[in-house]
Amino acid sequence: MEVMEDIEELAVQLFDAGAVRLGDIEAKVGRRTPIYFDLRVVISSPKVMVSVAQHLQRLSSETEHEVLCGVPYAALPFTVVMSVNTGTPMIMKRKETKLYGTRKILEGIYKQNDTCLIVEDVVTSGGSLLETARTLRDEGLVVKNAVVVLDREQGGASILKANGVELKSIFTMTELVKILRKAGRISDETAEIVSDHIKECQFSMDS
Ligand SMILES: O=C(O)c1cc(=O)[nH]c(=O)n1[C@@H]1O[C@H](COP(=O)(O)O)[C@@H](O)[C@H]1O
Repeated sequence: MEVMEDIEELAVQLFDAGAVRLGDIEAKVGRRTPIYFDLRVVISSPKVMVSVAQHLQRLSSETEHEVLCGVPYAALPFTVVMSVNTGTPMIMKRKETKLYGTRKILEGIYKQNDTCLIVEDVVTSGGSLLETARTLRDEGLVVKNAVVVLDREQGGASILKANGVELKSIFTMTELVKILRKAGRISDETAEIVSDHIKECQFSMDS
């Protein structure tokens, strides 16, 4: 396995791989953002994929867990690499329950009360991650921790904490923007626009 890139190198690699989109971009459920972190493109850059997975593994090694579950779909490739690298079994949540055959919502083998670590690409409100946590808990798994590539710092981490999920991230949006600015990948103006957006667009338990 290759040596783990440091955080700054990883941020620049992700930018250069096309994972950071700037402009007036439509995000989940119609909300708009001046910066969109698209980790789906990373499957086209295997070296970057390995680095992201290694950083997620570093965070995951701080938690006790028997299985991994990636939030569908963007986090699944990272979860597979982490599972193979660490020898930790993985389970997969379906977006919809199968209407034939096993009718399962979770694929893979697990036991009741197994502790499951959730892997996610980006947390904004925490909604997608929480939906996965609820399904896993409904199926008898214990969920206490999650690892994510980017915490956009829009309230998701607090909402997750209030729901019993501790979030660990490779980057916060503040850190990512600072690194990209220092590396000359984004302008001071863009950094300011992003910072204002994050402050203005916050989610809470009632939103
Ligand atoms: O829609 C987003 O907020 C979003 C922003 C971003 O920079 N990158 C990104 O991938 N997203 C999407 O938003 C999801 C997380 O939003 P929450 O469910 O609100 O936490 C991710 O799983 C993505 O589908």
